Amino acid sequence: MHIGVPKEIKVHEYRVGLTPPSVREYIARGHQVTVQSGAGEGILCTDEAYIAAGAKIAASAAEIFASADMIVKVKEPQASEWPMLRTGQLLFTYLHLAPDPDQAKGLLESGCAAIAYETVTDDRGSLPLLAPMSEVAGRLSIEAAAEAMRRSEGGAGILLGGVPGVAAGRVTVLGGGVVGTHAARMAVGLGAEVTIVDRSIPRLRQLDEMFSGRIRTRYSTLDTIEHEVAIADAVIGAVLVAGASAPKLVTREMLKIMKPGSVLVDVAIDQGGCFETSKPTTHDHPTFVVDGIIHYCVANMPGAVPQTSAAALNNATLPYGLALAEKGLGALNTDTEIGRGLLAGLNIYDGKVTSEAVASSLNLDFVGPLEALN
Ligand SMILES: NC(=O)C1=CN([C@@H]2O[C@H](COP(=O)(O)OP(=O)(O)OC[C@H]3O[C@@H](n4cnc5c(N)ncnc54)[C@H](O)[C@@H]3O)[C@@H](O)[C@H]2O)C=CC1
Ligand SMILES: CC(=O)C(=O)O
Ligand SMILES: [Mg+2]
Repeated sequence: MHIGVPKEIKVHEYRVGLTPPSVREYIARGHQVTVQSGAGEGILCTDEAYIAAGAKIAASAAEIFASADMIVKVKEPQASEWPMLRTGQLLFTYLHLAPDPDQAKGLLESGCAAIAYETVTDDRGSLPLLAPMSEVAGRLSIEAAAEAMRRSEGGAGILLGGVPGVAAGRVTVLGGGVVGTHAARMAVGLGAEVTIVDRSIPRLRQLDEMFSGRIRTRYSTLDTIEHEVAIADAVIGAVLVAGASAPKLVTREMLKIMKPGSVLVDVAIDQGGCFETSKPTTHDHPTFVVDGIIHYCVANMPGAVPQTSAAALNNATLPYGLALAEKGLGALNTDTEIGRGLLAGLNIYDGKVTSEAVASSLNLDFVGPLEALN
């Protein structure tokens, strides 16, 4: 198969769909890979490094979209990329369609087969292609909170770890999945007081054991959220209902009971955000203030640390990408774990929405992936 890797064009997105070691794996299996010139700049990889791995270099994104059977990216296509996608072409990338009707329309009109990293599942029901970026974003979320909490940044002027004799900062993490766990690890490491709120009791049990009493766990109710948000210096929004828009757990009304200058980091912003007052921001202007509360809502947080993120993402996507390169849409089947995962990942096929969660969030008709493919 011919695989195309365009340069990412989202603001401050420095990751790349395939790193040179991944290109080498595709080439070793007899595939052809074309990479846009400069696509690896963000991870400090030259065109020569891609050529050494066996890739061809194309001058423009247009050449790549026109010739490749499968486009491997990181972020959702930007508006200028939708018209370059074509019927039958495979698109393998993050999409986050539930809160993004324009993106859904662009992809539906293109006729392409779009597989969203964030809805690919494994047989345990986890999200193996979202997990590595959730690990990165969870860890970054505490760095972002700590920075925003500085007085010089408009924050309340609290050091997360405190010092002997002075109370540490309080961090409330809403959602104790991958993002939440990695945020908690960083916050605990800095010496903060940490509470994790989740609606899954089995998950709260696991977290309680994992952190050996170093964090508090709370079951997610309106009462809990109100209480924990009111006493927090930083709140990390890390909930997910796979594929669907994030539930709005913190309302604008609740901002009134929060401490002035406290910080909300909405990692779930890519699924629409879990704070009512969130709106997506970029690494250029990551924060804004509503009612005295600082909001950080960057939708591609891992893009800021591309060397770590692109390597971690490629480790996870490689076996799925190779299966697609080998078998095309035949890789989507019920016979293997990868096949089942890719079926769950198919969001759009030939002008149809094939993810139930996406269809219901966008109020569009749903066609099951197997039915659509047959
Ligand atoms: N902004 C960014 O750059 C990035 C954003 N993300 C996003 O972060 C979010 C979280 O991702 P993961 O941690 O991987 O998901 P996950 O599925 O591992 O964890 C989500 C957790 O939220 C919990 N949850 C769901 N509804 C809840 C509720 N009402 N109250 C309390 N807990 C609730 C679930 O029980 C689960 O434990 C996703 O939207 C993901 O797309 C991930 C990576 C980068
Ligand atoms: C998960 C995602 O959207 C990102 O890493 O940018
Ligand atoms: Mg995102």
